[in-house]
Amino acid sequence: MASNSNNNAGLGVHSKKHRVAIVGSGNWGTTIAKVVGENVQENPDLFEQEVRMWVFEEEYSIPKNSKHYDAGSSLCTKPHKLTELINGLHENVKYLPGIALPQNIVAHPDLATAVQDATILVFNLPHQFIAKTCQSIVGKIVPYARGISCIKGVAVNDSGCELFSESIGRELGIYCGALSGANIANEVAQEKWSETTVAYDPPKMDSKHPSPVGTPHASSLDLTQLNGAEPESKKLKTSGPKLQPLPSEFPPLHHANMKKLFHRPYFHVRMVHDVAGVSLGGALKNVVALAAGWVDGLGWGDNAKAAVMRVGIMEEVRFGKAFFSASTRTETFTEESCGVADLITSCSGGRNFRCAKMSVAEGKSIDEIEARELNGQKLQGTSTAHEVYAFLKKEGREREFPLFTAVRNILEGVNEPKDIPDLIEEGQREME
Ligand SMILES: NC(=O)c1ccc[n+]([C@@H]2O[C@H](COP(=O)([O-])OP(=O)(O)OC[C@H]3O[C@@H](n4cnc5c(N)ncnc54)[C@H](O)[C@@H]3O)[C@@H](O)[C@H]2O)c1
Ligand SMILES: O=P(O)(O)OC[C@H](O)CO
Repeated sequence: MASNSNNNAGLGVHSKKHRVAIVGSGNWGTTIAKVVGENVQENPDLFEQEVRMWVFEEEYSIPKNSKHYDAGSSLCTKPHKLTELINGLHENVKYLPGIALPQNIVAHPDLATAVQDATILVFNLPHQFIAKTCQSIVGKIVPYARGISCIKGVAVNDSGCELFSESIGRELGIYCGALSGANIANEVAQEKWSETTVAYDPPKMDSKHPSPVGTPHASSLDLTQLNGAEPESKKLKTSGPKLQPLPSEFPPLHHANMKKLFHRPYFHVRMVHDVAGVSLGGALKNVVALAAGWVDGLGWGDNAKAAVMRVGIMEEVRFGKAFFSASTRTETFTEESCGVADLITSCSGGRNFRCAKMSVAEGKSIDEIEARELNGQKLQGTSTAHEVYAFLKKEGREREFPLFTAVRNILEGVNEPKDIPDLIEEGQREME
C-alpha cells in the first residue's frame, strides 16, 4: 500500500523511487553530482541508481599533466567531447580534475534527456545561464518534480529581484528549495569536512486545494506593497498554474529524505525552512568577497578584511529584511553555514576573493584574471554586484548599502579599492 506518511520512508512501501538529475557540471555542479551519486547508492529504497548530469557540451583536450594522459592513446591526441571524457574516465577532467566520480553518474549533452523522468532536479550552474537553461525544458519535465537550486546569485529583472529558487519554480511550474554553504567545491570534492544548509519549505497542499507555483519569497511582494501596487506574488496566487502534489507512489520528500540526498560523512547538512535567507547568503557574499580580495591585494592585512566582512554580513541581513522580510530570518545569516561561514570561507580562499586580490596586485582587470586563472569557471560576484546595484538603484536605496555600492562602483572604475574605508564610513554616517 502506498502511503504519504513520514514514518514510512525507507520501509519499502512506495512502489516508485525518485530519479535525480543534476542540471550543470562545472566545478560545483560536478562536486554535487558526486555527493548525490554516492547517496543514491546508499539509499536504494528511495532513489534510482542512475544520476544523469547535464553537460553544456564542449570539446576538450586532456592536458599532458593529467594522470589520464597517454601520448599513444587517441583519447589524448585530439580534442574529445567532454561528455565522452566524463563517461569514459569517470572524471570531469576540465572542471573537477583529479576527482573520481561514482560510476552511476552519467553525463548527457542533451538537457531534455538528462531531466526526463526526474522527480528531483538539482540546478547547479553559473547564474547567468539559468534562465535560458530553464526555458529550454519547459513542459519537458515531470510536472510534480521538485527542485533544489545550488546557484549563488539573484535574478534581477523589471519586476524586481528574484531568488533562483523562485525563478526556476515560476518558469517550470515546480517547487524549488535551495542548498548553499561554506563550500569551496574542490575541498568538498576531496572529502574535506564542511557544512552546508538546505532550505526546503514546499507549501502544504492536498489534491483538492493545490498551491500556486512560484514560491512566495519574491522581493516584489515587499516592494510593490511599499509602492501601493498589487503584489506580484498575489497575481501568481490567483492566476498561475497549480503546484502538482507528489504522487503517493513516491517516497515523501520531507526534510529527512532530502537530507539523505545531500548529507555525507564529509558534507554535513542542516535542513531549514528559510529559502530566501539561504539563497541571499550565497549570492551576496560573492560581492563582499571581491572587496575582501581588493583590500588584501592592497596589502592591508587581516584587520581590513575583517572590517569588510563585518560590513558585508550587515548588508546581507539588511538586504534580506528590506526586500524579503516576509520570509528571511536574521539567524540564517548569523548562525548557518550559508551565512557567516560562507562569507568567511569565500573571503579566505574563494575564486572571487582570489581573482580580486590578483587584479589589484597585478594592476589588471578582474575579467582578464578570471579568463587567465579559471579555465572556463565563472566568477559570480562581478555580475551579481552589477545586478544588485541595478536593483537597489531602481528602488532608490543604494546608499543604504555602501559596501555593495562601492564594489559596483570599483568594477565600473568610478572608485578605486583604496576608497573602500571612506565609502563605508560615509555610508554609515548617512544612515545614523
Ligand atoms: N565552485 C565552487 O566552489 C562553488 C561552491 C558553491 C557554490 N557555487 C555556485 O554554484 C554555481 C555553479 O558553479 P560551478 O562552480 O559549478 O560553475 P563553474 O564556475 O565551474 O562554471 C563552469 C560551468 O559553466 C558551464 N557553461 C559555460 N557556458 C555555458 C552556457 N552558455 N550555458 C550553460 N552552461 C555553461 C560550463 O559548461 C561549466 O559546466 C554558481 O552559482 C556558484 O556560485 C560554486
Ligand atoms: O569560489 P567562489 O568565490 O565562487 O566561492 C565558492 C563558494 O561559493 C564558497 O562557498
